[in-house]
Amino acid sequence: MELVEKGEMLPLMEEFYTIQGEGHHTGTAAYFIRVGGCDVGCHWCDVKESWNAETHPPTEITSIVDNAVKYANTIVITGGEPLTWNMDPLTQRLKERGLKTHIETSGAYPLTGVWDWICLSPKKMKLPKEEVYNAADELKVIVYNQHDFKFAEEQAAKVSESCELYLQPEWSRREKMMPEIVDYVMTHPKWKISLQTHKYLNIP
Ligand SMILES: C[S@@+](CC[C@H](N)C(=O)[O-])C[C@H]1O[C@@H](n2cnc3c(N)ncnc32)[C@H](O)[C@@H]1O
Ligand SMILES: Nc1nc2[nH]cc(C(=O)O)c2c(=O)[nH]1
Ligand code: SF4
Ligand SMILES: [Mg+2]
Repeated sequence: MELVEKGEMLPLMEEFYTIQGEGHHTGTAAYFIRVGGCDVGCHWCDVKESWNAETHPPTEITSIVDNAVKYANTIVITGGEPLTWNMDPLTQRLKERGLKTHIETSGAYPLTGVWDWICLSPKKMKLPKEEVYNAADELKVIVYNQHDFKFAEEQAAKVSESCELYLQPEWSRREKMMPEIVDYVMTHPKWKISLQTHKYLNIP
């Protein structure tokens, strides 16, 4: 549909008001907009229901923005992979209403949108675009096994000097990998630990 191509409508999976559970802004109240559609294919993805955009109704961004303003100053756009779509119209509208725009992205598609904060979580199967590395405010690498430490260092070499670096355990592997992550951060202190705190709190 043409309006979806322009980013005037987006396949909306869900919207919810919660606490940012991960990364730099952990603990901050935020309104989450989860946009459907992702073809990156992480086998451990915790929102596989988001992947098929066709199962999520094309929704007018004006109605998304009208909902968002009621809840919080900080809006987190996630998915699915939000950069599948043109994020310019949605983020411009959110900025016009005085809201902070944050994105959770794999960086696998061209960077669109006006962002106050970019969380880049790179994936081996579809590496980030150069412009997303350059613009990232935080790099959040998911650690599933030992190989991911090497991947994390390769990715850290591609982001800016000021980009914050986080290692986040893959949820199902957290018991196995946490001791290794703790050890890694103590020996490589440019990294910090990010946990999916919302899952411990049983909130969305
Ligand atoms: C579901 S993704 C959506 C945004 C975007 N597609 C991405 O991957 O960054 C949101 C965040 O959750 C992380 N994530 C997804 N599944 C996870 C899991 N099983 N354990 C830990 N983090 C996970 C992703 O790496 C990403 O940082
Ligand atoms: N509370 C909470 N924090 C989050 N941070 C990133 C999330 C995401 O799925 O993108 C997420 C999420 O799904 N819930
Ligand atoms: S890129 Fe994000 S939404 Fe897509 S499969 Fe991976 S974790 Fe899931
Ligand atoms: Mg999540």
